[in-house]
Amino acid sequence: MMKDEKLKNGKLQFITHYTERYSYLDAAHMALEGGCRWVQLRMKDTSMEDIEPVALEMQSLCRQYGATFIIDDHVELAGKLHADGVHLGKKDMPIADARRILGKEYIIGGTANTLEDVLQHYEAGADYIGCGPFRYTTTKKNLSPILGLEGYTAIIRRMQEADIHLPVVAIGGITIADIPAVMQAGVSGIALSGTVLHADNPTKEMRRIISLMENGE
Ligand SMILES: Cc1ncc(COP(=O)(O)OP(=O)(O)O)c(N)n1
Ligand SMILES: Cc1ncsc1CCOP(=O)(O)O
Ligand SMILES: [Mg+2]
Repeated sequence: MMKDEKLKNGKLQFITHYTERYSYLDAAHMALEGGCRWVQLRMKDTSMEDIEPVALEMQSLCRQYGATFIIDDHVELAGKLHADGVHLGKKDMPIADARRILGKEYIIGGTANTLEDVLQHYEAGADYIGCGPFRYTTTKKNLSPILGLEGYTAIIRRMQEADIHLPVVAIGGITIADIPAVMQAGVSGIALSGTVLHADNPTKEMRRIISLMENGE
């Protein structure tokens, strides 16, 4: 798959998170089985040696489903495994450095909480923005200020005024009930973790979410 095609999978992104119920691989498998075609392996507080075998298996799983596979934080590992890309936040390697290391074929996403973050990532060569948090969530520590619908509306409007075209994916505490309004605010996609992992049946929940995003029901 070429980079443009891989990016098209990004309208609904599943972000892994540690749970006692499911392994990282099982969780990714359920999301893929439910129809998601973008998985980000996010394993916090884990050494590279422990992330690598999980990443290898998850990459192979994603390939079987034709899904895009992104690694959170670890540029070196993404390059070593030839993952589809990497997601980087404020405390991670600067996007321009990652671009120099990985080259133009890799997808690089950057975290934004403000328009200034978006502009910085745009200039540094990011392919998409993970923008949040939408609301409070326990999935991430040290959250940036909550954006709510108004935050997205304002950022998207100011991006349009500045003629900046970059996919913006909303993240943070989003549930299925929020999706219509968040999409209505003008974002290009949604990233989810907890709402899928905490559902009684994550595969079915993912199917429900995809159906809502594709058919509005
Ligand atoms: C799609 C997406 N958006 C934002 C983030 C957060 O990245 P970061 O700010 O580096 O925080 P951690 O995820 O590393 O805790 C993300 N991972 N994905
Ligand atoms: C990684 C990340 N970055 C901002 S909020 C968040 C967590 C998203 O997970 P959830 O959908 O469970 O709130
Ligand atoms: Mg990070």
